[in-house]
Amino acid sequence: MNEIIVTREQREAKLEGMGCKRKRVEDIRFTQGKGNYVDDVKLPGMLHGDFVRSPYPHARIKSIDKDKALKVPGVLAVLTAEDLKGVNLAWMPTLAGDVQMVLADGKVLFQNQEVAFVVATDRYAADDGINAVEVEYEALPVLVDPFHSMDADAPILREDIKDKKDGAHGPRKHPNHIFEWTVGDKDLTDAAFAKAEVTIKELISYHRTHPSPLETCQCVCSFDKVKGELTIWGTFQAPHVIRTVVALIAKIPEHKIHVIAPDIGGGFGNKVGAYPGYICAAVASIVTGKPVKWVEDRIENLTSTSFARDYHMTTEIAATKEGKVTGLRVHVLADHGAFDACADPSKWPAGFFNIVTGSYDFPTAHLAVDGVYTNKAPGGVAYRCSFRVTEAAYCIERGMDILAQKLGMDPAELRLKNFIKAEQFPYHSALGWEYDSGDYHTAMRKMMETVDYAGLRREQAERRAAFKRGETREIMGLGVSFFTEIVGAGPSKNCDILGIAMFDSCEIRLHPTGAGIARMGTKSQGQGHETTWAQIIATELGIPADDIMVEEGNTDTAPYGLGTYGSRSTPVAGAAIAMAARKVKAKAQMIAAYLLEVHEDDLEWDIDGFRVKGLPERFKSMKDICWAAYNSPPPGLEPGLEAVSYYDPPNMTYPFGAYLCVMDIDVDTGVYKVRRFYALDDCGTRINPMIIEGQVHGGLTEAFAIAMGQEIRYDNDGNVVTGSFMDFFIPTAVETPHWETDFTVTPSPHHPIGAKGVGESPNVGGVPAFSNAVNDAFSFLGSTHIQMPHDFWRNWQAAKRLGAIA
Ligand code: PCD
Ligand SMILES: [Cu+]
Repeated sequence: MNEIIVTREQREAKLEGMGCKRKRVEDIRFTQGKGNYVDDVKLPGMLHGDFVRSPYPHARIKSIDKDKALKVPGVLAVLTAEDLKGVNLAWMPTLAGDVQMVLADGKVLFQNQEVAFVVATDRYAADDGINAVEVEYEALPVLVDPFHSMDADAPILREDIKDKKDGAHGPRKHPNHIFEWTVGDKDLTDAAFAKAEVTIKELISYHRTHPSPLETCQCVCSFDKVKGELTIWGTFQAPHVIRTVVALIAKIPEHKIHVIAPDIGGGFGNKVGAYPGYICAAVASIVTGKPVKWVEDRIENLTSTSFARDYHMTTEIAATKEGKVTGLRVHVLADHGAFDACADPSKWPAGFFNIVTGSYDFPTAHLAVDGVYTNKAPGGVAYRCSFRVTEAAYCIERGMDILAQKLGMDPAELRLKNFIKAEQFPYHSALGWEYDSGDYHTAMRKMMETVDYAGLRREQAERRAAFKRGETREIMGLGVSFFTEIVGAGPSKNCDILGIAMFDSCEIRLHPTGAGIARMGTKSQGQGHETTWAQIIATELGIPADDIMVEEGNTDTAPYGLGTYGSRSTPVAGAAIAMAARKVKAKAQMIAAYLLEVHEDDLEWDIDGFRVKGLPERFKSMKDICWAAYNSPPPGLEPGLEAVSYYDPPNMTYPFGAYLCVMDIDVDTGVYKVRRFYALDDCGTRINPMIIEGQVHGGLTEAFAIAMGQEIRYDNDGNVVTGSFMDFFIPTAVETPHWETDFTVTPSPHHPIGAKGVGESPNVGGVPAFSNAVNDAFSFLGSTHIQMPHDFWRNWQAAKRLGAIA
């Protein structure tokens, strides 16, 4: 028995369990420069590989001459598609059911596409080798504008599949067409529009952007010829999936592949897919018998690995004069670039874009998405937006504002009028989702009260009058955004990647002294899993979070899991942790009953151990129980205390939030100032409020970047004009506004601890808040929709177009 008397509060505080602002344990190594990233992997005899890339966006390759390159000191090999054909690796499958060239096979389809892989003793020699490879190109007509991709005279990009009538998602209408995906009831929706009192229609585009994590994509591959084993250290958000993909395409038995994702410097979706660099480094290691490292530079990262968005959404809403929405019709033209390498669950060619009815009770809706090829980099990753949810949220949140403007109604009022009501959950949306829970009115009203929404509108009216009187050159905008996220992919009934159900896993093993380890199928890229996962276990098992080590990213030791993206870790793996902990706890209860010589049912859980009901002094702590599990297990019971859970979620979780942005724009310069930004998030049960706040700050900063300037832009000839940080907007502390955060708590009814994801929410809700603020500012000058990104130049142009500048 413990001699020191401690209060229940002290015992609970010692655990640092759920709800505690526990400091991030990983930061001890990160802040001291002791992180271990892929580039820190340095093996004896390690070689370096780098790519020859195409300056042309569309060209035939007439010849590749490697002779001069092979004479460069230090250069050991130059791989081309012809070499890869020998091992059947010139092309690789994509996550979206398409195939992608690993190295240019006969032609190139986007600028900076990988053409040859030079392997050398160091990075400098590799670079010299790249310059010495002679490639003869014959330029072909370039297709940049997706709206012309299906023209009769459009250049055919994918000659490999030009005669294929069917793609991975059904029939194709044109050689440059990838798929058409439709959801909802077309007839009912058309009928709603036919009898609508008010309708709006607008082309709302969400431009192409890029996750651009601090650390680029990279790997080290080391093939052991004697054992026939391949070890890959890489920046992988989903290490197990990478191992399975390598096993399938390289025909190496899966148990002889070791995938290790060490510390990762940000992922944001960029590190979900498989890239040519991984394949080439692996082949180069097999060929040379030496470890081979491949590290992207910034320009390569921005121009060739997965972009995000590039959705052109023709949006129509039908409503009554009073502002009740009666129908939603959306057509999306999705620009997928040269290959369909979208990272979405297999059955979802446009991700979860069918969440586009948002937070509103639409009686009927219809959605059609056409995916097309263009001469741009492939990809289409989430970038903090869980599978096209940010595109959907932007579409509906802009649409609702445009409708409010047409009706002469306040945008917040219009939303309140159409929200799904708290008593309607679980709610079946017109496009097929079952929203698990929500309380939108409460969140919206809390936002409106906190910021004094009515007061802000009054101020805006006064400022507009002053502008018209010529007393000020500043216009004021209020950007309202109310988003519903859908995270936690996902239930095996509808979510898989390459046929593998999207469950996730946790294995907990407690040691004799009462400490333990948790191994996970997820992989943190900065989210703080080592901190938060231990907090769940602390609360569930009464063991201090500090006594639990969380391990992720090594496929040899971790249970199979689908990885970290789409804010799925908390909804899926977070549930697996609780379930594994509960299995451990059930066994602990049997041991405690034996030690206390009572029946299991006579015990009750009390913070950090079991107590005999009615006899509070008869108590066994988890520490006592751990020791007994190895020292004196009950007769007939196996020693040890561990469990594993593979959790297949019954549904997604639906976080939501109410955001408001207050912005002032100087019409003469286009310069904007974000005066205030308020973000209320509801992610159900909160594990670590400090980490949540950090996640929200990060996501809002990215949303700010995207809405206000960040873009991957191509010129008419297919050249990337924003391929470096000289032109690609990354906000620093100077530009970034101050973030005010707030919350409500609506637990998920099906999640064992009630938690929903949060990492992506601020980006999903943030972008429409900024864009609506800009659009709201200009609306009184007669504008309905101004395209993102809203940089100074575009704001100035808008002001000029609207006659605000003489
Ligand atoms: N309720 C709750 C929720 C949550 N949480 C926390 O928070 C975090 C997050 O979570 P989530 O939401 O679940 O998510 P995850 O899965 O984990 O992650 C993912 C995400 O995450 C975010 N965030 C971040 N951060 C950092 N630092 N880094 C990074 O990279 C990143 N990324 C991004 C992204 S993009 Mo995608 O991939 O696009 O799809 S997706 C994503 C973690 O830690 C957790 O635990 C808490 O606490 N509570
Ligand atoms: Cu997305």
